[in-house]
Amino acid sequence: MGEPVISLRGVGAELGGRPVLRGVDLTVHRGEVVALLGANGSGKSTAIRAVIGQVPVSTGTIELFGTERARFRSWARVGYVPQRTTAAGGVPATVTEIVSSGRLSRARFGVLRKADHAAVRHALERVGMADRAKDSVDALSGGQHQRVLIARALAAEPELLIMDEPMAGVDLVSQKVLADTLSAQVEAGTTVLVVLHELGPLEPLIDRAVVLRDGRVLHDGPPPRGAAGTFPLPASPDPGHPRPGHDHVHPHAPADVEPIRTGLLS
Ligand SMILES: Nc1ncnc2c1ncn2[C@@H]1O[C@H](COP(=O)(O)OP(=O)(O)OP(=O)(O)O)[C@@H](O)[C@H]1O
Repeated sequence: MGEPVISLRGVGAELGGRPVLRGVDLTVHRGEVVALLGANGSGKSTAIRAVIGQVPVSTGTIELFGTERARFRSWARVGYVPQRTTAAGGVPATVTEIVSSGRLSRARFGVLRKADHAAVRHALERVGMADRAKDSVDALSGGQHQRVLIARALAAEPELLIMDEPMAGVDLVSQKVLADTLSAQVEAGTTVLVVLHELGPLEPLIDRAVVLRDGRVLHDGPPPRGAAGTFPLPASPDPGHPRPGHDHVHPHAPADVEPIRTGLLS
């Protein structure tokens, strides 16, 4: 097994004065693909936002590539795909502009050069969006928008990809493109931590599943297999907290109902 790329030990976090993470231990080793599962509100997004420094930690430690997160500076090694949102205000931007913004962390003095433009083009090709390079992101479907967000993360050629529900609200064609893209990344050695509400088309890629419930790790081991996606766990005693891996309600808009606005530049 490779060295730890992400390491959380006893991590606690509070939001709005309420504990959301309650002592989370989670390690992702180099080359691993780990799915973070759990019911709505179990703390999945908060856990990965804590990893990338968007949520302060009240207890415990987080390390990235063996460095304490507060001292970690090599953000170009990390690609982050946030949970898609329709709420953020959009700034008109083209597909290329959005994907190029993901390359800035690699560009010397913030200036994109030939190799950077080539990396941006390559990332767009990988998600099948090269023909939309000049289009405004406001004109894209939900699934296409998600492909652009992933191209933006890939443009920096990260060693670690952290994704928050990349398949949510994404049409089947885009799901297939994303699964193939991710598969190629994993093949090339990229480490992946991905929040999912069901394994779906990514199932063959997942090495391990970590299931959260109420901000605690309920399961860390083999992913649930089979159509039902169930774990060998007792039924939830609390109907408000259904069993992990299913019974998960999602507020996301159905795929491709209307173009969504991007909040990437806001
Ligand atoms: N900014 C915030 N302020 C206060 N509470 C928050 C905030 N963000 C999240 N929470 C609360 O923290 C808990 C965990 O939220 P989180 O988004 O991490 O869950 P999740 O497992 O990712 O859920 P989902 O599957 O619905 O995306 C929820 O109860 C949520 O209401």
